[in-house]
Amino acid sequence: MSDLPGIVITGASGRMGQMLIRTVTESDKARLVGAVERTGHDWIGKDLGEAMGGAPSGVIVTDDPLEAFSGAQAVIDFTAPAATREFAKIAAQARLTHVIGTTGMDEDDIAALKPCARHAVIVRAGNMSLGVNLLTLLTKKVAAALDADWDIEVIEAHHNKKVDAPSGTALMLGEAAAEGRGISLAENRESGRDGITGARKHGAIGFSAIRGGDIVGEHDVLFAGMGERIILRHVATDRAIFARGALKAALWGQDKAPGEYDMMDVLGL
Ligand SMILES: NC(=O)C1=CN([C@@H]2O[C@H](COP(=O)(O)OP(=O)(O)OC[C@H]3O[C@@H](n4cnc5c(N)ncnc54)[C@H](O)[C@@H]3O)[C@@H](O)[C@H]2O)C=CC1
Ligand SMILES: O=C(O)C1=N[C@H](C(=O)O)C[C@H](O)C1
Repeated sequence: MSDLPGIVITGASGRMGQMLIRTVTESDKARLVGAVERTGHDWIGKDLGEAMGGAPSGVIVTDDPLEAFSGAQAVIDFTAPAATREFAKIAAQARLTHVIGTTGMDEDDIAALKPCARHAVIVRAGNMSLGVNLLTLLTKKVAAALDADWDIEVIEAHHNKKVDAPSGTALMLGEAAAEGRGISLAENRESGRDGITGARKHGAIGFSAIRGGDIVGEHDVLFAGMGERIILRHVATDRAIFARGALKAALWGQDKAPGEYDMMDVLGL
């Protein structure tokens, strides 16, 4: 029996779920021990490898997270806010590392993680890639160097199946810009402009979302001044960047004390 950390993937059939399964299966640092899907999904009860169109894997897809999490060391969860809240309670009971990639979580959803983090290591980030986490640092630095006469706009583009806007990454970048400028994002956020909106509020941080085709994820932070513009950009072309980051977070969490962490902690940035 291997002593590599055992990992469960929730939302196994999803775009990220399948990428995570391939990443964990190919890793020599972890083993895949469980796969969870929602009740009623046609993968439930099937062998995961066969459900993905390949050879049998020995892992049966379940809709019972309690069963799947027992005996695992970490769960990697890229699903939906309501599901992630439920998984957080079960991961806390099982004392697992819970890596949360799910975006679109509101204040209540995030507050609900707090009691769970007394028992589990929770690593949550709107983007698990190295590139975006570095871009976050750069955004904070540039925002700190410029005054409020420079308008800040975060522009993001994603595939046509994405259900939340602005993206989790756009919000991370907006928070970094607000921190750099020393203001609150909640009080200065401007998004969804349509119609006679009036002039842009001085000092606002704006968000725009494009949805189309199979775009993996693109983010620009625009600093628009008088007579010049600075654009910081990240372009994701492969979901493997998020899966690699999530696996790194799951392994990093193995010897950490319970609490809430993010990818900056994992990457040491
Ligand atoms: N933090 C990051 O680096 C990244 C975050 N994401 C986020 O991850 C989430 C998922 O994205 P995709 O894979 O593109 O979506 P998707 O729709 O392809 O997959 C979500 C999966 O979760 C499953 N699911 C929903 N409720 C469930 C439940 N109660 N129990 C078990 N499974 C359940 C669905 O059946 C589906 O298979 C989104 O919130 C997205 O924004 C996506 C990419 C990177
Ligand atoms: O839904 C997606 O696809 C993505 N979601 C994350 C987000 O909301 O920022 C990360 C990435 O951009 C892909």
